[in-house]
Amino acid sequence: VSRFEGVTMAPPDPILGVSEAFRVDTNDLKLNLGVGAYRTEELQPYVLNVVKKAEKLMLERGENKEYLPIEGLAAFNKVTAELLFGADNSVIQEGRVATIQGLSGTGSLRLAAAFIQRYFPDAKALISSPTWGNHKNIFNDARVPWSEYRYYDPRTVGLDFDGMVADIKAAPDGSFVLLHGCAHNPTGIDPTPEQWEKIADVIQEKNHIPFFDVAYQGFASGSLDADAYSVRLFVKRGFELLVAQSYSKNLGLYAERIGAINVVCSSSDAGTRVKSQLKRLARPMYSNPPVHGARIVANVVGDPILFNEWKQEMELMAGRIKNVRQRLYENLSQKDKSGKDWSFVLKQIGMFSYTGLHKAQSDHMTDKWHIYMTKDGRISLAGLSLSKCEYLADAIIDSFH
Ligand SMILES: Cc1ncc(COP(=O)(O)O)c(CN[C@](O)(C(=O)O)[C@@H](O)C(=O)O)c1O
Repeated sequence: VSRFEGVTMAPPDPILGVSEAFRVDTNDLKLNLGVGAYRTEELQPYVLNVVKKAEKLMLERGENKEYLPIEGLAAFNKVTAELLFGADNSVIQEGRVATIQGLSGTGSLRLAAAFIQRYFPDAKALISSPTWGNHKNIFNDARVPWSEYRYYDPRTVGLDFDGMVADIKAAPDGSFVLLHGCAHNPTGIDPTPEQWEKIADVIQEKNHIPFFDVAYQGFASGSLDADAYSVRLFVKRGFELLVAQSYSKNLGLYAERIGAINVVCSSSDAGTRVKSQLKRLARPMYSNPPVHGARIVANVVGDPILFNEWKQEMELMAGRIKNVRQRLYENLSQKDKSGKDWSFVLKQIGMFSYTGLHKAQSDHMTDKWHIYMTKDGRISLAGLSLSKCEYLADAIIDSFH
């Protein structure tokens, strides 16, 4: 008898499954506003110029393919922590950050979750409602129990700040609070600096541990430093914390799977021990990470000319998305006669717009207009061009009838 006969069919992934459905659609009006992947105005994937230049340098150098150490490429680990915290930050100077190169943001989150499960088996993770869909999968598979804190307020299409603070306060002491460093996915709504201070207060009061997910540094506002504000605020306040990083969006290295997990500890000695245990978890998981993406990041950040060009390209990408936001807002507010306030489209930041559309509406957008988006009403503006904004606005308005 077949041993695998009993294996049932898994449902498509709520986000990546949308791209699969888009691919098989033959209608040339189709628009993929699902996965958070940047496209140019011509709706083509974009390989940054600095990436091409770095790869040319690497090819000329003729580097080998030897295994990396379990913790990854040392040059990458150095620059990734400096980018995140600032090279002059005391946690860097005092050697209090344990950095491990991860398999992009997802792999870094998963390694951190495995560490939490092993060393804090009674702790819970607190995740925002809504949050990036894969956060729940990662904690479930790492066997870390989680609960949600209120985040999105459909009435104001803004942050339910009081609900967020109340839920973080109500959670058991010592919980791991998963926070989006910038460009909250899927809402695009970030706390203000004052609100971050109060969030830090309640986390400190409860002895919770901040766990930042930073998948869009430099990509949300165009500035690496501005997008690291929340992380650097918490570091300045003296927290021990975890930060997962990704270079999928800001350097366009999606398929290279390059990211990192950083653990800020109270002493460099603790950092050394934490790093050793993260390595021990990584070895049986994937043994050691891929070298190519790590070398690209190290080469781009390590060369002042390439680094500056990268910053310009990030501003360009963030700028294009801001232009698309503005155009979509204009089309919606001009065309929609219902008097609905669409200004939330302008207030949200990052690559997503959380439209508040219901599942039936997003299904309608797909069935009638061949527009692909996630069922929670999120649209990736990175997949939208200025010339397609009117079409999208027509489809959104039509979905209310
Ligand atoms: C908040 C957040 N954290 C981590 C990741 C992981 O990204 P990676 O593993 O490539 O570093 C994403 C990407 N999320 C998506 O952009 C998205 O929400 O569409 C998409 O890449 C995905 O994997 O779902 C994210 O939005």
